Amino acid sequence: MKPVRHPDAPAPGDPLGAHYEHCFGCGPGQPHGLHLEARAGEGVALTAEFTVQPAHQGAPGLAHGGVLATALDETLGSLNWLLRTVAVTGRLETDYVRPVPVGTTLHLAAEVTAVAGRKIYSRAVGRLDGPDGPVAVRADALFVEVKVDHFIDHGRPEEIQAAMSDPDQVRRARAFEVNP
Ligand SMILES: CCCCC/C=C\C/C=C\C/C=C\C/C=C\CCCC(=O)SCCNC(=O)CCNC(=O)[C@H](O)C(C)(C)COP(=O)(O)OP(=O)(O)OC[C@H]1O[C@@H](n2cnc3c(N)ncnc32)[C@H](O)[C@@H]1OP(=O)(O)O
Repeated sequence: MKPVRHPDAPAPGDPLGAHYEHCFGCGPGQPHGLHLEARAGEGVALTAEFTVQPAHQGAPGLAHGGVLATALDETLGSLNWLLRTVAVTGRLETDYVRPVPVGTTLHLAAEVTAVAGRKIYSRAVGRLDGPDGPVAVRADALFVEVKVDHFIDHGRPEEIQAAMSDPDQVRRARAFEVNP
């Protein structure tokens, strides 16, 4: 089925913000995290940027492949907010096309391609030197919709409690709202 943008999704161009303060992908409170910043696009699509820091190296001076997969995962995961669905990554298939040096800003673009029941299919691409630059990484993903119980059942109680009392209302809504 064609994905449907939620009527209350952020307007195109609006920043999505972080879904969780301590998220390794987007959390502002995560010192060595990616601090990835996503903005809503048209339809069920978005763009994001991530600047590779020295803490993200694998080979000398180059981004670690797992960190780049994280950037893709985070970007793709952010799409679910445009559907107002809470979902987790079930499958992430990554192509590494060009090495990504430290200091580079990766320009990511992602879209949901289809929704089938709880399954959300999406894809993303990351480019060097700007939104129209050469492709460095690509991914196809399957996210699976979950209930908030997923986090309550599997997460550590101290972090769950802290997330539930996060004073940032948008962040709390992103964590807990399911198809409001
Ligand atoms: C209360 C406090 C909460 C605080 C939360 C704070 C913030 C959270 C808010 C939003 C943020 C959510 C996520 C984080 C956001 C961004 C970070 C990036 C995203 C991630 O980094 S997130 C972490 C990594 N992720 C996992 O930690 C998942 C571990 N995993 C599981 O938890 C289960 O595995 C699950 C739930 C995936 C499925 O389990 P399940 O039992 O619910 O469902 P089931 O197995 O029946 O699958 C249903 C249908 O999906 C198909 N399917 C499933 N897996 C597939 C695969 N791999 N390949 C192909 N098809 C697959 C089946 O084939 C079936 O298809 P069909 O219906 O057609 O038969």
